[in-house]
Amino acid sequence: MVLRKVYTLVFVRKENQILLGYKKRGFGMNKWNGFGGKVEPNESILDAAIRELNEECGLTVETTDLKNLAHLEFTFTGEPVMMDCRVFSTNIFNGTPIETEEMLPRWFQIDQLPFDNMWPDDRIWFPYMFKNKLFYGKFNFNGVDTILNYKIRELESMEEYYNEKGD
Ligand SMILES: Nc1[nH]c(=O)nc2c1ncn2[C@H]1C[C@H](O)[C@@H](COP(=O)(O)OP(=O)(O)OP(=O)(O)O)O1
Repeated sequence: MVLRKVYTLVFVRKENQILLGYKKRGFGMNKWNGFGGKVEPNESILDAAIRELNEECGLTVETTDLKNLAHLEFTFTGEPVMMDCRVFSTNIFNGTPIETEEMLPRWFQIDQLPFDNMWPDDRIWFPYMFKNKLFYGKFNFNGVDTILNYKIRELESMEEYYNEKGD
């Protein structure tokens, strides 16, 4: 039996830039990524997305401004847990990104991303995000640096996808 844990991942966009945070501790340490984390019991996924963004870089966003653009599943050899990751983006936000205990935020030009210091799957699915596609991706890892296999497919609608999935 695989245990599923739900995570959020939020990307803030500004013109041709994207905000990433350098993870200073914990899972994904020393990698640049969007902002997010575990959905707490009794918390909605959208509430978790805005809470994690605020905790990790100080920005405030409204749930209605978050666009759900992808559903990603990550599994790791020998680990009975599947990370079920809901990806969102927005270009409407309040505040200025600040460094926190967990993340060091920085704006990047979208054609100058630090892929060598990011999760290896990001190279594969970021292009879908930048083309404004909706998509599903599944990545099987060995450790945190090697993708054993993956699949990715475009979706017509996230709502339809979750309805069919029964979520
Ligand atoms: N392969 C991968 N590619 C990617 O782009 N993002 C990934 C990823 N695997 C995990 N993530 C994201 C999902 C989530 O936003 C974050 C992991 O969340 P964390 O472990 O930081 O959760 P929490 O902040 O709840 O943790 P703690 O409070 O430290 O327990 O990394």
